[in-house]
Amino acid sequence: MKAYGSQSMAAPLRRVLMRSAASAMPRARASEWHYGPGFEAGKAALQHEELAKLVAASGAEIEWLTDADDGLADSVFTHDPSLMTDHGAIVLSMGKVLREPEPALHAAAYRRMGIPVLGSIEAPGQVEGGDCVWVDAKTLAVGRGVRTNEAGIRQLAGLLEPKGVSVLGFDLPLWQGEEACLHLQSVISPLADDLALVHAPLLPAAFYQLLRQRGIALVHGDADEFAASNGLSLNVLATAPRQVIAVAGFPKTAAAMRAAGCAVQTFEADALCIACEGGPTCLTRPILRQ
Ligand SMILES: NC(=O)NCCC[C@H](N)C(=O)O
Repeated sequence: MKAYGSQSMAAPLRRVLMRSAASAMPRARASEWHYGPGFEAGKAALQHEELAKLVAASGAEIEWLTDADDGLADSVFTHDPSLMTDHGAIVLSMGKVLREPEPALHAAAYRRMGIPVLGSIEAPGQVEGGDCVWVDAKTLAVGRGVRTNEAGIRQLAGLLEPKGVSVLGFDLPLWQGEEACLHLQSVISPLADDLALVHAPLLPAAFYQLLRQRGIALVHGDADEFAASNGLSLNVLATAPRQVIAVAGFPKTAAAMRAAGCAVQTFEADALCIACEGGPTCLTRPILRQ
């Protein structure tokens, strides 16, 4: 079997990079990391264990980033410091200053696993994985916002266009301000190649039109649940087409996905996801989807 490669966000997840909250978050101070009052390190660690069980039960093999005591609390969100392609990994460059050491951890993990690195985004370029959405294997949509800038998008295009991938940048709104985390993936979660969960009011209009042109059916997440969850009702992980892991507590959004033919599993994540602004997609960096 191939050991790496992914240019889809819903093909069956075979191998994934994760980092436990038990190793990353034990001493994190909420005020330093922009976490909400619901953050509690011990509870976040247990909730992360529950997510890891669901991911493993889906059939994916989990690779652990590191268990070093490095105080990098946000490194649990392994989706963001690197991007996987069919041609190797791209090591990214973080927009959040406290996360700047994380891409080096990913580069080291790829070296250890023998996975080639196609290239790196260099300062002043910034790209976070949460801003990158594979619309199909030849189209990468990238949100331009507080975490990802134009210089980074140009560098990404320079790496991917020779491989036949169009890289399309879309402006994101500011929403809750520069300190908060709004990625393109905060407002869309692909559920299958032809289906995506969206919060349409915050989608870049041209991106919405692209999804419609490509014939991607849209499931609209419940707006009140989006507001109540700080957007986390929308960040769901497809472990295979229409097989989804979501944060518990948002029954209307889950029902909308089920009505569209999805099987939805949930886990409690108030201390891990809602407090720390990242959901199950953000907590996983797919290494192999096929
Ligand atoms: N892809 C994602 O949406 N990642 C969430 C990252 C949350 C983390 N606390 C951050 O601010 O970067």
